[in-house]
Amino acid sequence: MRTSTPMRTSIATVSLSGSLTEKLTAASRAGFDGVEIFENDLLASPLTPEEIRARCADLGLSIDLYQPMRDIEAVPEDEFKRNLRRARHKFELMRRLGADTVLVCSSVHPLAEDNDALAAHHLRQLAALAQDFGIRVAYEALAWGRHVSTYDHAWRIVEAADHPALGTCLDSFHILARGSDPKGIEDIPGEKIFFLQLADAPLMAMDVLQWSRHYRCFPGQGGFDVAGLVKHVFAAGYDGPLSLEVFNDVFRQAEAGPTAVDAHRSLLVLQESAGLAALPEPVVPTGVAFAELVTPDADPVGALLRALGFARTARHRSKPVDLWQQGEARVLVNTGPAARRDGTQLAAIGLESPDPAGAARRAESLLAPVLPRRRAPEDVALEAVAAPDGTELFFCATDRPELTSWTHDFEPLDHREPARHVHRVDHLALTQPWHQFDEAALFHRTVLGLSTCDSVDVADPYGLFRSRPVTNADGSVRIALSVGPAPTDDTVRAQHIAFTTDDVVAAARAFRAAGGRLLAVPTNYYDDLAARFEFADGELETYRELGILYDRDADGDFRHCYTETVGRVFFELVQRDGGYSGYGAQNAPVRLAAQHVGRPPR
Ligand SMILES: O=C(O)c1ccc(O)c(O)c1
Ligand SMILES: [Mg+2]
Repeated sequence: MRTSTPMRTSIATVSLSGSLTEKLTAASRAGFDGVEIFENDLLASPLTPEEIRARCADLGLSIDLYQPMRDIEAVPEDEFKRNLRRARHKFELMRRLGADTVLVCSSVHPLAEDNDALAAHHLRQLAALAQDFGIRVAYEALAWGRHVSTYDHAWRIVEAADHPALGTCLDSFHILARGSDPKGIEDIPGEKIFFLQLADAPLMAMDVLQWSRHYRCFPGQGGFDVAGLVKHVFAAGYDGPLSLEVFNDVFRQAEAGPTAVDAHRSLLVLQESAGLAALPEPVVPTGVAFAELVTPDADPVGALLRALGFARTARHRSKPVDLWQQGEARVLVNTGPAARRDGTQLAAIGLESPDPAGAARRAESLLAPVLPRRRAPEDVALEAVAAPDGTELFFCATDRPELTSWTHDFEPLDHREPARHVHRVDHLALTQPWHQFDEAALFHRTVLGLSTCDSVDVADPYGLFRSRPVTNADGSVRIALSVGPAPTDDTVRAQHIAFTTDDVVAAARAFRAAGGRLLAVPTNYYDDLAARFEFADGELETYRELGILYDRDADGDFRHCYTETVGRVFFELVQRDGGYSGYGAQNAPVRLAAQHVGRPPR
């Protein structure tokens, strides 16, 4: 493992939104060492090349690449003459910028010839000119290049051109999108790999140019084995930067600062996966200690919890926070100042951790904002970090004598015994801000050490949701991340807490008897259930009466129902039997539609 010299990291300006200045600032703050300057970002900037150079220097960024130069090689001779003239201009510009490597992507010119000897001859002339300027040319195969579309083909041409100022640029997207075997990279001498660009992408069957220009994402967020490719590149002897080049419609709109942090985190994890760097080990959470709701008015949430069988068992010593408990399920209800700002929402999650300090070290090494260990001077010190959506994550050691427990901040109340319908939190469902879904999945997987499941599409009457659960191995921590298709406001960004019960019918009846109202589910849904499954006599009628939804997979069955919503939050009762491991995705469209009933029309 190569841990002595940390790898240099870089990011193409095209990967971030905003003006060139905003992009550079974001890249520097997130910890990148360098940037690739995308030509359009320079053309659109009011700064002179000298000012850009000075700005980068002030920000501690090197300019690792200037790009792209297009349609250079294998074109008709008069065209090539003009290309050399154009190149001379760009090399002069690069001298002013202080950039010493230029990317040339394989030609898509309609008149380009399928002639490797001519391509090599042209690139050799270009490299000779570049050399006069102290510049190196890195030739990259675009996956949709007219005649050169694979990395090995680009390398053969570079090898034939045989010029010291000419090498190749490897771009993981082009290589993996074409399905090329990256093992062959090891046949390229390391010193001839002038640059390495990294991007992942979700696996999709679509035109490769559209795929590249709109759907690239940061390593670890898509379906490619980017770490595997990187291993081959370093085995070949490459020693340049790891540089992200991500064209993505969401990142183009999202704020540059958080995107750059997400980007840098992806490179840290990539280095870990490729064996190029060591990070503190992930500490996988072993359960949910609590979920904390903030609310301006404790009554509606309290009424729901009481009807669900919870009892208010303790109160925070110094703050307006109540602990509601039933079995191992614990909900904190906080009516402090945040609630007046944010309304009712899930603000924090306590995760049981075998090593809270280790979990925080891991999180910090992956750029998670670390929260103050004490929220107030009199509180016990707890390790906590913020997730990308702002949810506070506390690493807890509940009732473990050797460690401080969050429960020490709470004073027991004289209370009624809780009921025994609910045992623990089954899952937490958090709708993410529209531009943070991929970041959230990467964060929960790499920072918390949870496993990501496949994402599923769920139809809502007013749009399509994507949902992606993350879990630990035994299912004692399950977080369902979801996102709407478009910028979603907070009324749509619902959150919920699902509680495990052994008998959802009894729990639902008790909830109703205590005055709770369950979400009403349309009769059509039950007619469909009757067609799909066989039920015991009266069973379906019970579900219909209570609004219980049903699903079954190869391993077991799933029965669940929903309370009404307070602010952004509602509760779910969940009965899992056998090894059912899903979340009733099949039922989600019906549930989402039912939740719109009674809301003001949109
Ligand atoms: O989409 C493009 O044209 C394009 C340009 C430059 C690159 O390095 C690249 O990978 C793609
Ligand atoms: Mg590229």
